Amino acid sequence: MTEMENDNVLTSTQIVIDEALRKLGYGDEMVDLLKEPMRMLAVRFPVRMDDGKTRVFIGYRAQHNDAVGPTKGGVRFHPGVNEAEVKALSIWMSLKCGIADLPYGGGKGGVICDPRKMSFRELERVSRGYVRAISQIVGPTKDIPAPDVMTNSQVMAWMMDEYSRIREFDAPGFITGKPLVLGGSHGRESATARGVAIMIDEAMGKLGIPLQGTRVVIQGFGNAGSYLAKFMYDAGAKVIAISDVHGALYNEQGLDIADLMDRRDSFGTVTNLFKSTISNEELLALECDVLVPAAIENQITASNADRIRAKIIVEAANGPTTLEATRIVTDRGILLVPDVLASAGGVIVSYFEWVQNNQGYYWTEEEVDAKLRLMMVRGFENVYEVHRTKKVDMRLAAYMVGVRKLAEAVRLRGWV
Ligand SMILES: NC(=O)C1=CN([C@@H]2O[C@H](COP(=O)(O)OP(=O)(O)OC[C@H]3O[C@@H](n4cnc5c(N)ncnc54)[C@H](O)[C@@H]3O)[C@@H](O)[C@H]2O)C=CC1
Ligand SMILES: O=C(O)CCC(=O)C(=O)O
Repeated sequence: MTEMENDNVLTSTQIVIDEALRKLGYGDEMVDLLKEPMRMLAVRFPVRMDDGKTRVFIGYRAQHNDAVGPTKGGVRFHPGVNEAEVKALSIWMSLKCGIADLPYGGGKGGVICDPRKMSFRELERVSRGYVRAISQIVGPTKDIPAPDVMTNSQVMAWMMDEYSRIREFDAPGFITGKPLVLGGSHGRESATARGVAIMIDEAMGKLGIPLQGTRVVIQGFGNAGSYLAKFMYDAGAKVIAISDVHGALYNEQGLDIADLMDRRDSFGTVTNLFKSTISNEELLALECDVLVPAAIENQITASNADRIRAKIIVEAANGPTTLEATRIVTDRGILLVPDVLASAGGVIVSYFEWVQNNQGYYWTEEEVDAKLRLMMVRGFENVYEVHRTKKVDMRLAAYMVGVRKLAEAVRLRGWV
């Protein structure tokens, strides 16, 4: 990151939202409404820790806009959670829902905490405490949470149970990403990665490169990154490098993904088991066909964008590339599939889970996968078409496609 570069994910999102809305013909009032969430709740809640002491946690829930329908999006447990990040993440959720044409607006939540330093029971109490703190503004027809960084199906199960107790009815549609036995959907756990794999396939198709033998580099080996590595390996691609928060593993002949999946922990950590590692910075600069940032924000910046040696960047993570880096890699002819398109698979299958909960009728994994593919491919085609015909970069094209249904709904409701 250079000194001049903007690493505030909210302000950089606002720059692109502004540009997208103006290109679609909207003026100041629409920009003013959609550049921030319509609602942002900050909460402090006490949790009794295992040592008997009480610790106060800070959490957030942002609801970007509900003109299209209830808001939807994950909950992040991470020490770096902050207000601006949660706001930006909620705007990105609106864009994902718009691109996939889901009947939702965007929402997102977070708690400042580090689950790696908490016991199982402490994690449960934080999950339940957060739901109690935000319970007035969430619900199956208001705002539907889901997993994100360092939250998983067990956390969703506790949250669903807590909400059901508060409301005094069984409410599986309150949250998605639940375990199967509690009304979860087939395919949700690997949905983000499945969607990214479909995007890689589409992007490679545009460049006329076959997937077989393709060299793939993945930053992050958690929910998104590890399943993606598996899908790429199964499809005949060569995953030559993966990483986690501690470092990266690299083998030009291809890594043994099944073995790494077996050995990673529940936080997506595995490289600490190996002696010979490279840094995340070195991983990003490896020569490859496809580079997938699948960890955290602001990884590809003006400081390293010149060193990227991939043909395609597919953003599984939210916000991994800064605006300046987007310009640099686009100018260098690298095809970038932006986060709000590439990582929409998670919320798409979450939508399927919510639909199944609402109708009480459950689909097979094959049905889920087939419907997911249709939506992801349609999203890609729509974004690529705007990129091609309007001669804008893929990120701006995705924002234009993502925000147009929302802006239209706001206008038709007479809000602006
Ligand atoms: N889980 C989901 O359904 C979805 C996740 N995403 C995004 O994908 C990204 C990853 O999410 P998950 O896989 O769910 O999280 P996770 O918590 O399961 O895994 C995160 C991975 O990133 C690594 N990591 C963390 N900090 C790092 C750093 N500074 N440098 C390198 N690696 C680092 C961790 O060690 C871990 O391997 C996030 O940006 C998330 O918002 C997007 C859509 C849906
Ligand atoms: O599954 C969902 O509802 C939301 C997933 C999410 O948080 C994301 O796409 O960033």
